[in-house]
Amino acid sequence: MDALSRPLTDRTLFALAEGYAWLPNRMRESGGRVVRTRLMGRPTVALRGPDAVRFFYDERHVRRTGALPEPVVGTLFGHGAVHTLDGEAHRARKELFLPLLHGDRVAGLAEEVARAWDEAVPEWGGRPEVVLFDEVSVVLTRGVCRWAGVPLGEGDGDGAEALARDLVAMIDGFATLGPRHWRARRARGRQEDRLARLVEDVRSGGVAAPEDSVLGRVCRHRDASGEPLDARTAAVELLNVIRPTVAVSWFLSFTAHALHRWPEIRERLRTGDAAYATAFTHEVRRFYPFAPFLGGHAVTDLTWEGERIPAGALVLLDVYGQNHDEKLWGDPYAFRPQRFLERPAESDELIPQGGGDPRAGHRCPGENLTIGLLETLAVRLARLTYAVPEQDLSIPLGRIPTRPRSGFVVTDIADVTDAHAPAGRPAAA
Ligand code: HEM
Repeated sequence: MDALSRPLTDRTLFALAEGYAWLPNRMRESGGRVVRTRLMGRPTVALRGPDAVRFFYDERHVRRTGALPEPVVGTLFGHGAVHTLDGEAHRARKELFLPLLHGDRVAGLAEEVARAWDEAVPEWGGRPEVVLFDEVSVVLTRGVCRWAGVPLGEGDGDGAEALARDLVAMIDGFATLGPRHWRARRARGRQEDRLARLVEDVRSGGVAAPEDSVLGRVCRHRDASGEPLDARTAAVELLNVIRPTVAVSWFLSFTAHALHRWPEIRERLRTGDAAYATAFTHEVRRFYPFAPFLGGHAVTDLTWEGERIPAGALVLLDVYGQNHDEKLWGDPYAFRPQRFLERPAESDELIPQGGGDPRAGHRCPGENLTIGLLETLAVRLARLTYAVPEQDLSIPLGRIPTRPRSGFVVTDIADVTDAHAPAGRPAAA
């Protein structure tokens, strides 16, 4: 009897409790690159390493339809989202997102977000304290909505704060069944209703959407069937651009954490050295925890490095573990942007946003946008002066998604440098 046939105890609750450390710990115990366990009532095999990435992203091996738990779909991605599709249906839907990979789109979003940041900073300076995570989520919401052609909606002021709260809630509540989860479902329901009405208004001619805006593209997109998306699914996919852009707030709170712990990095970053900003961005995405693992179902009986994986088993890719694998990174728990100046980020090694080719598989189509946004905002943050008062900056690994507990509180903010200096040109000190 092999390990998968034995009645292994279901580990779902352990996985939720141990969070990011769960798979890496099991991987260490198993002494290899495979973990066998049981999750959500299914035999489960977890893999890691660049070869495992190629194995996992081969649609002949692993498929996504029906594999994502409803509590994740109902909060984070939305029902009918691109994440849940396979084969032709996935390829046709992914077409909607692929233009986001291109440089001019990335530059356009980075410009809008930089503008929103530059508008916000003087106002932060007048406040006794600022919770960076919260403020950056509002900046990103304003920037991405302007860029995507999506109105901000109801709420105090321009509506950005209320929308940012909903978008953050959708991300914050996907891996728990407690109050955060129900907040996430309510937030999603509210925003899907609003955006589905917007899609209908655009289609009926009541609201104008620029031809090439994200809103315009989503409204016109046709699926593999040749039919336009129903308004609800269109709303889901609009949120699948706006929501993950706002998720960059997590990385920016990690950026603030890194600049605080290793102040010498701030000095280098604020010079605007473009290559260093990219290396720093890769290291933030590698080092700090965000996506713990990815999963799908085995399409058929499979073998991985001699290990049997029965058809229907859950196959997990250990994202956090791979980004901290000693064999790949040498000193994985050292925060060292320099490593990405010494060698390029290989696409199946560095996988905070999935692996493989975004055009062919499920890899995140927003990776270039994320990198562009982080480069822009990390340099701007490094050019601010502020004080970091006493607060809880611990990053609990048992909480998914995690971040510095305090949200990173800063006081006495001043923009003393030339924040508008382009990357590559040293800022005036
Ligand atoms: C904090 C930044 C981000 C992180 C950590 C992140 C992470 C991820 C991960 C782990 C996946 C799953 C890959 C897989 O299933 O194999 C994914 C998919 C996806 N991401 Fe991102 N992402 C981020 C930003 C973005 C942005 C800025 C966008 C778009 C504007 C975006 C749009 C998507 C979409 C549409 C998918 C589904 C792709 C598919 O199933 O084919 N993401 N992302």
